[in-house]
Amino acid sequence: MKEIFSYVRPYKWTAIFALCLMLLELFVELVQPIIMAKIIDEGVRAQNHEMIWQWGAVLLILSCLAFIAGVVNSYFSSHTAQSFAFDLRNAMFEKIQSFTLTTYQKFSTASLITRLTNDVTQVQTVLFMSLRIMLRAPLAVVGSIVMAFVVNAKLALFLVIGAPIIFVFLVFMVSKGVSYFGRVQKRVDRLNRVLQENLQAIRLVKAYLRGTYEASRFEQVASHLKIDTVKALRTMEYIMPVLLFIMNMSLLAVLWFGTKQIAAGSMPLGDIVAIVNYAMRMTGSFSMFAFIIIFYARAKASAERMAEVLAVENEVEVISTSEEASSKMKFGELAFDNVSFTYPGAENPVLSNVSFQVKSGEKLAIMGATGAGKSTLLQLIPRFYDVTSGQISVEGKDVQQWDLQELREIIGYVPQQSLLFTGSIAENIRWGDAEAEMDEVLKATMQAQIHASVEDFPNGYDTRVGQKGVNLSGGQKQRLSIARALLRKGHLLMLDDSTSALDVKTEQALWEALSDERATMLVVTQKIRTAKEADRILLIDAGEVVAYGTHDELLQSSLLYKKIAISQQEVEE
Ligand SMILES: Nc1ncnc2c1ncn2[C@@H]1O[C@H](COP(=O)(O)OP(=O)(O)OP(=O)(O)O)[C@@H](O)[C@H]1O
Repeated sequence: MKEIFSYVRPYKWTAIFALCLMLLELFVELVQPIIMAKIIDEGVRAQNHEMIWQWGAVLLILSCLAFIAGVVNSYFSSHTAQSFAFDLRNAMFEKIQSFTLTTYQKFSTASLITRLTNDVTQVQTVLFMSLRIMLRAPLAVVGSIVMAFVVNAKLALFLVIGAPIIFVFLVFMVSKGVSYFGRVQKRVDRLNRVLQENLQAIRLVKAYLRGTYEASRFEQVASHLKIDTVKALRTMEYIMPVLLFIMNMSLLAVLWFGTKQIAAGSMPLGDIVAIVNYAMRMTGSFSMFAFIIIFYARAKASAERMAEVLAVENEVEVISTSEEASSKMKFGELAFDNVSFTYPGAENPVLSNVSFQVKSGEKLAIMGATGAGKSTLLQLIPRFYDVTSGQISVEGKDVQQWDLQELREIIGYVPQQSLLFTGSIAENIRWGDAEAEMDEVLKATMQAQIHASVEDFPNGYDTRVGQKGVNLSGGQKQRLSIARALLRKGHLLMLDDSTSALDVKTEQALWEALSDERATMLVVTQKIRTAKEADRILLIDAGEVVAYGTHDELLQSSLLYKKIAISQQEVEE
């Protein structure tokens, strides 16, 4: 909670100002009963009309002051709470951008979304309440007790007896609430996950007629959320009755003792009115406090979840040794030397002792059955993951010695799943190079064989891409992703099965257009037709290199390659 609240620091003056206004409100609230007692004893009972008018006017002015202070306090409290939430969200978002893929796997996407939305809101609400009413509640309790002593010490004693019991009880309830609400937030995570999965796969849900099943899955997680929330709130609901019971007992004692004293003529009526007034205020403040405690318990659980995100130390070290000039710097050259890799937490290696070299400007095709480790191999190059053993060198330098940003800048990567972002087509392509001129964009789209399709769209390059590119075909998305990577003008171009949705003619035209690319190319493919065009082919099976060479060499040396070639009717049996 402490480190999360450190985000309030930049707004400490507005927060302090809001607190001062709150104190002014509280002061007015506390002197009111004394003035009332005075009016009753010296004005009403003594039939002194002038006195009633005078003190009545004082009461009115004080009430107006308290009203204005309340309005201004609200303004500053909400400004502080909103700015705090804004900064906190940005800090978390920035942190998440620096996560390694391993860290992403530890948090689920849905959980990160909940932490950035719902969790921030919980803490923001409590901050607002703190500045507006939360601190006021305990101060009002203490203030009421002090003022009660000022008015009549004997009667005030009855009010004091209950206070410590209530305090201990409240502390106990908060600690209980934090653990309950921690569980509730986890349930919100799960609800978000189910919702997210469902919305992402809505076409599949419809095609497989899984709507009813999905609805029951959602109902299940929603009911878990309901049950746990109810449990948490029910526990908190014990607070009010216990509190009211203790306070009402005190009040009864005040009335019993007070009326006896008044009857005996040893106490003015105004005193008992004021003390009852303070007792009511204490009860009100305590119940307000109890109400806020529910929010506080929830916010504390949320704050802990946010602190987890902010505390992540990323595992990929960014070692920059730019002074150590790489002597054998060769444009786009790549070498794997005995590389093995096991996913964090997994038992078996996905890649074992992989070695190969690709010279500057060469094209390497990577083939292998699904799950063989092709995508993983590509992802090790920009250090999405670090090798378990062995070494990967880019342009003669170990990737772990590269400055991470510089390394990624020279790589154009087209992932297996084409992802586009909401925005125009041109904006999406400019992800490759934000500064690129329009003629460079056009060159990339022409090479990627997507220019003509874009021209056919109603707004050409300004056409908006829907969320995740829903208004584009699979092949169009793939080609836009390729154009994006080409615009990067990297030294290394990695295409992960990125032409699977293209027809034969378009694919051929694409490879032709790419044939004079200066960059070294790594092309993951299932098609012998594509692999044949490459300078060399790397065939992997269950994470191991089983063949490496040209198409003709592999036909001679690898039975597996030959079998694939025959199955694709690329060679005669
Ligand atoms: N993030 C991950 N965590 C743990 N294991 C993973 C992860 N990603 C992939 N794997 C495992 O690594 C193996 C290789 O996966 P990879 O995606 O590299 O294969 P691939 O050859 O590209 O397959 P495909 O052609 O189907 O895309 C698979 O067995 C897969 O289950």
